[in-house]
Amino acid sequence: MSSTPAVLQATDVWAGYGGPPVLAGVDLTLRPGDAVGLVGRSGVGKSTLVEVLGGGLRPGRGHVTFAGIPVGRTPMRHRKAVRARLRTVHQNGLAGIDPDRSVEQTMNDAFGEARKAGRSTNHDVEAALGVVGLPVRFVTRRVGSLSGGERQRVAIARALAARPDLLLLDEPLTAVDAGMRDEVVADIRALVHAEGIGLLVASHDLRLLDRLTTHVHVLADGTLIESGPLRDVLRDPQHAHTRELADALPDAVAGSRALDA
Ligand SMILES: Nc1ncnc2c1ncn2[C@@H]1O[C@H](COP(=O)(O)OP(=O)(O)OP(=O)(O)O)[C@@H](O)[C@H]1O
Repeated sequence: MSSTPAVLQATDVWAGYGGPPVLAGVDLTLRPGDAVGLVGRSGVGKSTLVEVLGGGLRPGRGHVTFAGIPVGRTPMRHRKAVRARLRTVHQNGLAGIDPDRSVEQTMNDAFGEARKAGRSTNHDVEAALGVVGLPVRFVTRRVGSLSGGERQRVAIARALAARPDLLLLDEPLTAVDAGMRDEVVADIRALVHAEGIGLLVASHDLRLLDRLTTHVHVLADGTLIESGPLRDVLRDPQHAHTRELADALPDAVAGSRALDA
């Protein structure tokens, strides 16, 4: 077990929406530069966990701290600084982005916010868009006029602009076509490695997780039931829920061929 202090720590987190709890005692530790995946069946609570970790949903029980500061109960004066250091990109890519602002304005806003929060950024809109495979001609487009995949990529570029300590990605590239995805993933991966940005990626896309993360956690029945490098977890699943995920990708178990394709 590493002795590096945790950047994000979730302790006995319970959360839901008024009915039976979706999360029922999740413990999770992320250390600086970790690249971790979150997998599990549809509806198991991956997005809920991402929301709780990012401070968007308050747990009913337990707590989450980011750099020792309670997430979601951050005093107002620290909120901007935490927001710059801990970024979430939601599934639809639109949350928190004004559809009437242009891509350039959106990126400038992100750089401005990051600067105010004391982050050092290169304030290079073209380079920031390049990381997610968007050509510079997109700068004049209104965010609301973009396709789903383009919007997702702007949302990621905007989050990365702040050079956060930790980026939470919830199904980040679902709307991006498969041909483009590998290139975008490679560029994101190079940037997060170079800048030491930690990642937590919730996704059904095992190929994406294989490329972006070193470990995965499997979420089932409200808790993290097993963890390890993705290929090991798929090759030798310890729980029925994990076996189900592995069975959906039989080649991955037999030598990870599907992941290499
Ligand atoms: N705003 C909400 N109000 C009520 N129930 C919700 C809400 N959001 C999610 N849920 C329910 O909570 C459970 C977990 O949903 P969540 O979106 O976290 O799962 P998920 O693992 O991310 O699913 P998927 O893989 O399909 O995106 C589901 O049963 C869902 O219907």
